Amino acid sequence: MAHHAADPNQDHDFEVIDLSPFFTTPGAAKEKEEAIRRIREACSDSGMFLIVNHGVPAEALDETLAVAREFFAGPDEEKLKWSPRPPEPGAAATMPMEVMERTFEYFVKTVAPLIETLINDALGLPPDLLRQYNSERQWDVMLAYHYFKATETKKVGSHPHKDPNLFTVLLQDDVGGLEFLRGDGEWIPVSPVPHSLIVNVGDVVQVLSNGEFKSVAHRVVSPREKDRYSLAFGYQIGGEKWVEPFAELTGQSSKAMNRFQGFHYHEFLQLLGENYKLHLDPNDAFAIMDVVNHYALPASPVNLPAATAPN
Ligand SMILES: O=C(O)CCC(=O)C(=O)O
Ligand SMILES: [Fe+2]
Repeated sequence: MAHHAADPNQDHDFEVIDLSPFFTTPGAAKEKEEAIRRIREACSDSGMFLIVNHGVPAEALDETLAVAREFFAGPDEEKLKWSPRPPEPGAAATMPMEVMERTFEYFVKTVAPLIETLINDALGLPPDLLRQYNSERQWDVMLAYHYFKATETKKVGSHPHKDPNLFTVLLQDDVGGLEFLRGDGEWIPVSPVPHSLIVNVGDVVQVLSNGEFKSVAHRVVSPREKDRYSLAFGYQIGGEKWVEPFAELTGQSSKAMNRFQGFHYHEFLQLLGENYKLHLDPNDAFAIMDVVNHYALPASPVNLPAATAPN
């Protein structure tokens, strides 16, 4: 098979995981085990990895980006209808087109449940624990982005941030520009890998795993040559959900090993929102925010200013 011809990791500073073994029935036990081992390594180091042969057909990904380009080239009134904010570099819009709905279906029904299972297994949790924990999901988010090309004097992109959810699945086009913070503190550009998807581990997984898996810091630095288009699918948990390290990972009886105190997910999102408002230009939705550290227990540093709204 073509995708087994070369080590997909050879030319990259990040893991590219071939998920085809998980779509073949049955067997491929060795390949599956190896993929899970590499996911564990990537999640423990930076919280980021790429996937290929992930179940979303290449044509669907191409079509999605084509529709996004077309949408953003259209009239502002049309964009405003779907935009939570006025069109601007990096502004988000959702698109109700059929293509987007089909892509969303692939993410919700195929990709995300598989990633959820793989993260579960990479953490060594009992089979299906994460899926059961996350059985009350109410909504997921899919955003399409258009980043104008940077100019000599104006940088374009998004500030470093971490995603608050379980994980995000990203589709970036062949322009590139995404960067992630590797475990050694280096910003690593994610060079485009055709028809791959990028998995960013979010804050919820970091807390559930008691810090074993990292919520990855990432940013977008748009190149000068071309506009960039991307699609982000955020896999959520229910707002009422209580988030704290899984007892299966910290010892059943005591919370002494917990590196994070528990919180309700909606509370966490609210804190995130308040901190955006407090520390940021309201037009700028991204900033260096490490809200999850607010919940870190004293053994780890707490470096987030308290989110008390000014009068
Ligand atoms: O455009 C991208 O590739 C990144 C978007 C992102 O980080 C996000 O939506 O959280
Ligand atoms: Fe993000």
